[in-house]
Amino acid sequence: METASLLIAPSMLSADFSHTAEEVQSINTSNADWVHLDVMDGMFVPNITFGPKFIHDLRPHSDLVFDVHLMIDQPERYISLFAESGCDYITVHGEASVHLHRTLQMIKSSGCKAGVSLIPSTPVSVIEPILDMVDLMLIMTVNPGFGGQSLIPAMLQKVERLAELRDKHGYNYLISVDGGVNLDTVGEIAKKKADVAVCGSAFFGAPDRAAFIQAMKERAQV
Ligand SMILES: O=C(CO)[C@H](O)[C@H](O)COP(=O)(O)O
Ligand SMILES: [Co+2]
Repeated sequence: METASLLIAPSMLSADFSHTAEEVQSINTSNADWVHLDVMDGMFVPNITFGPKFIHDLRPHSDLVFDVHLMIDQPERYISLFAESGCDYITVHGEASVHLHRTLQMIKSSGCKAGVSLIPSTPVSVIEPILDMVDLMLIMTVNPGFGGQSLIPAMLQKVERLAELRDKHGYNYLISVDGGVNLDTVGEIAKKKADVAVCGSAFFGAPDRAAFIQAMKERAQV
């Protein structure tokens, strides 16, 4: 499955947390496509952000897809809480959930779409046996935990591989790229047949966020 154009998902990680409603409103009005929400537990990654109440409280402020990226150990403990908070996609790390197949079943049973993310050192091959049940593959192009890092170019080979596997087997997942996405890297990401590009620091640091999204979409035309 392929989408017509690259979807852009600004990450609230780089927003000003003292004005979260206004920040998500700036995503709504920028012509961006999804809202990416990075949940960090201080264990799986060396940083702490927010939990399901934050997402629940933001939910009324946007009609966009809520793309929730759980960077937490044993995410199966919290699937129902996040599903109730208003997530559309719940993405867990393959490295954080021992019984990943069961965790994806839990996400789907909760009514959400099920995503899997891989850190840079994890190969695509570990997820191949269960790709048929994945709705979103989130490829980390930085080591997770912080915004504002540089994209690791070798990670785009994983995007290519996932696109090949999707074509070969008729899988239905979207492919998302997360980390170091900006005006300089978005063209290469689109060429590798990604469907979604997560963008934190470049979006929130742009002087004109709507103009930034327009420029990203133009550069993604390949
Ligand atoms: O998952 C993440 C970090 O772990 C973020 O989604 C990602 O880093 C976005 O930030 P930036 O676009 O600034 O790289
Ligand atoms: Co993320």
